[in-house]
Amino acid sequence: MRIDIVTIFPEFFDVLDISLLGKARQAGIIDLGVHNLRDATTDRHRTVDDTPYGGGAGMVMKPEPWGEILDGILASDSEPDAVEGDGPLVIFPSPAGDVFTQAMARELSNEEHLVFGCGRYEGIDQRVFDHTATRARVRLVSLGDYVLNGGEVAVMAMIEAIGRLIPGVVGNPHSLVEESHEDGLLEAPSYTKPASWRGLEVPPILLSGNHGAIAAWRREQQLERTRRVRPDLLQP
Ligand SMILES: Nc1cc(-c2ccc3cc[nH]c3c2)n[nH]1
Repeated sequence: MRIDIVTIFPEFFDVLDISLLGKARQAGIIDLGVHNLRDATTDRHRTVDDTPYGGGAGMVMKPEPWGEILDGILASDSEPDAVEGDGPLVIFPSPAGDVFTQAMARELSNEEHLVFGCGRYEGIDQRVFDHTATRARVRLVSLGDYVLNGGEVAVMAMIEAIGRLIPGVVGNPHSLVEESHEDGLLEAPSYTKPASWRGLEVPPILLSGNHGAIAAWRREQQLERTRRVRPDLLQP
C-alpha cells in the first residue's frame, strides 16, 4: 500500500518510522510519503490560510496550495505503469465525516493508494474537496464526536488501525481476530502470570485446560461486557 499524507506539520508523522509501521515500511509492505503543504505555496511567507468569505472567526486553508500538492500526488497514479485498481482514495478527517470504525479500517486496508489531507485552522476551502472529487474518490472521515485542532491525530489513528490489518504488518495474524470490534463485540478480559496477585485470582476456568469451556466462557464475557459498556453494538 502507498500512503501519502499532506500536512503543515510533517514532523508529526516522524513516529511512523518506528514500531510495526516502521518495520512494514522497511519491508516494503507500506510505502509512505509525507508532504509539507507549505512547500506548495508561492509567497515568501509560505501562506496556507486566509480569512473566511462571509466573515466569521478563525482562518480557512487556501485552495491553491492544496491543488498544487494534490496535483503532484495524484499525477503519480496516472503513470502508464500505475497498477490497475480504483485509483487513489483521498481521505480528509472532518467532524462532518463518516465515523471511522473497525469495519471501515478493514475496508480501507484493501486500498492500493490512500492519500490523507490534514486540515488545520477552521478547515479547508470546500472547493478543494469538490475539485479533488473530479479526479479521485474522496471521503470525509470523523474519528468521533469531539473536536480536534486538526487532522493529524485522526490520520495517525487511522493509519495505525488500517496498517495493522495489512498482511505481513502484524506478526501473528490470529491476534487480529480476538480483538474488540473485530467480531462486533468487545473483547473478553485478559490475564497472565502470576495466577494470584495482590489477593486477586485468575478465573479458574482459564487454568482448566478445557479449551471448549474456555472459549465458551470468553464468549459469554464478551457478550456481558458488550451489553454493559456498548449495548449499541448489539443493535441489529
Ligand atoms: N473527528 C474529528 C475530526 C476533527 C478535525 C479534523 C480536521 C480539522 C481541521 C481543523 N480542525 C479539525 C478537526 N475533529 N474531530
